[in-house]
Amino acid sequence: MLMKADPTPLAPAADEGTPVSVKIRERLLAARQRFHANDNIADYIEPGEMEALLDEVEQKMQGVLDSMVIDTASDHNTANTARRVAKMYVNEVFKGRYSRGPSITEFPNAEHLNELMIVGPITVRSACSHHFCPVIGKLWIGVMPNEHTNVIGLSKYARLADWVMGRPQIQEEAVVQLADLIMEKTQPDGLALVMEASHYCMAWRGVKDMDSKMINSVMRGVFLKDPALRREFLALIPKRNGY
Ligand SMILES: Nc1nc2c(ncn2[C@@H]2O[C@H](COP(=O)(O)OP(=O)(O)OP(=O)(O)O)[C@@H](O)[C@H]2O)c(=O)[nH]1
Repeated sequence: MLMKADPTPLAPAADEGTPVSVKIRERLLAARQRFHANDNIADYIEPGEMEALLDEVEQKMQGVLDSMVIDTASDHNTANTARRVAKMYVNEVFKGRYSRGPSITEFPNAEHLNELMIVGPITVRSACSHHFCPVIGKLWIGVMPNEHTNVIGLSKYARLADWVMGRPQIQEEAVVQLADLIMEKTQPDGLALVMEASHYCMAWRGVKDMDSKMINSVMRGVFLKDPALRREFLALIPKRNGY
């Protein structure tokens, strides 16, 4: 009786064993795309790779704990810390690096509105690129709509802010990135942003100053050209409170 031969085993894929972070990095380099801490790299991640990335970060984080001489094998509190920290970075606090931006519903500006609109305070949560310590603060956004362009739903400003702040940032660059994004999405006649935040790298560690905050602003379009409009926006922002 003729026996059917075993099928030839498939040759291992050329990139088998290559860490997923290396594959993503190679794509970014081939596309000459920047991948600084506050850049979004979602376009270079293929379906299914986020799970592998999470596993890789967990493994490396376990190495950090080992090097810190923490006995994660018998310490019940740190047994799963490597996994928890990996999930926190990749799926939560730095999700804005790995996920695509929020979808933005646009509504026709039927009444051709072109009056100042302010939204805030929006709570922003980020982490500094230098120490990965939390940056927690408030953000106010002033928009001078263009009577001919569409308007976006109010909640979308907070969603866009969450996406940009969900990356290791420095505050000056974070507000500029957010301003560029809102300008691109809504094309208003003017845009004003003010952000005030506590930097825990200054409070929890380092200089250990609990009270100082960083405040910065970005003005675009008519807010740059019209000092009266700029004053109106700043006067309408409610007095900032501690948080
Ligand atoms: N400009 C700016 N600086 C920031 C921001 N977040 C944190 N920093 C600062 O970045 C600096 C990093 O400084 P380094 O001197 O390299 O780090 P370090 O030796 O740990 O500094 P110390 O915090 O002074 O202990 C610190 O002065 C932080 O306060 C930010 O959003 N913008």
